[in-house]
Amino acid sequence: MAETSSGRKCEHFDLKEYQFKTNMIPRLSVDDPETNRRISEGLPVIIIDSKLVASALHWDLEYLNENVGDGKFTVYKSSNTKFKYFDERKADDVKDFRKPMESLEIKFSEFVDLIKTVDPKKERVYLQQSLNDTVGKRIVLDFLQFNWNWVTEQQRRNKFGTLTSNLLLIGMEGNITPAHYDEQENFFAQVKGYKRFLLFAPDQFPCLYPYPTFHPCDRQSQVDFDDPDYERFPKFRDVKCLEAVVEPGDVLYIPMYWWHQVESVPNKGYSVSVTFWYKAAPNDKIEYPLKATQKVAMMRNIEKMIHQALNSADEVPEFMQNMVLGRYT
Ligand SMILES: CC1(C)c2ccccc2-c2ccc(C[C@@H](CC(=O)O)C(=O)C(=O)O)cc21
Ligand SMILES: [Zn+2]
Repeated sequence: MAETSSGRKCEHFDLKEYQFKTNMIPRLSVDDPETNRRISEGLPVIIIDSKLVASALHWDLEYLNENVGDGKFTVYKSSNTKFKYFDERKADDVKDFRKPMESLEIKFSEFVDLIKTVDPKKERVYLQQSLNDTVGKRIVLDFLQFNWNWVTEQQRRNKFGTLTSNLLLIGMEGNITPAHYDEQENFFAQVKGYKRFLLFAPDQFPCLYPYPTFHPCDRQSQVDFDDPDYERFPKFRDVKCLEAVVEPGDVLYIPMYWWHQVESVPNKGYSVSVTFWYKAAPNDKIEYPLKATQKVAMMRNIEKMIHQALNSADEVPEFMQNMVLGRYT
């Protein structure tokens, strides 16, 4: 195992090459002032020694199966590596929309059987479940021993809103969550396995061509990273990307509105992660020029307003084009 300059054992991951170049996301100590500076500026950073989920590093399938209780868990099934999020409630607005994946509500033991028996070339599974009070008491104890002091101090000093959820994620190696952005601040804690993140700043919005806000895949990029359609999405060529591989114990800060694509690194086994999602900081005074995040929020609101006012999805494209053609383009 080679050593890198930072003394980190340089694992040889088999990572896909993409057409765009990437820079590395810094891996910093929780005590490094640069860490808090980046978080306060809404810049991604990997915190390597936060101990945020140190009490969960033993969470493997066996332990979880033993202790997680017999509640039902949401498990997504996909016939390929991609687990593309979609909002079913918006599906009737878009004709011939095909669900990119199915979801099951099953017991953890059934999930363990699935993850061990499915043929990854034919079918893949991804458990995504918010940690709630149905879990067994040993999981509750582990959860209570998360480093709440650190993460709550971050919430306070960065004026994040309330903690909305802790999602437990268990995915097969090779599973990919395609590029999307979320409207919440996220401390992403890696418990087991390795995940490769591709991150894109909110100002890369023009290069990532999100679906319309009223589309079930709202917030997701329309670009297929494995086979980009440069005719439809020419600016994707110029996209600027930050990347990193998180290992057990790492915490990646994913600032709100930052695009991310996530892959459980192939050949490194299944991955277990826990997310800490916080509502956005309440908007204090508006400062000019507006930040990229504020412009994305504005575009979303205007798009939703136009869709609502026209009361039709089909009329939105023409309306938008009439607004700008020959005048702003
Ligand atoms: C793909 C999946 C299982 C899913 C299906 C249907 C609805 C929601 C979601 C959802 C939400 C979050 C994640 C975790 C992470 C991506 C990753 O780690 O793979 C991520 O994007 C984040 O932490 O913000 C993963 C999923
Ligand atoms: Zn996300």
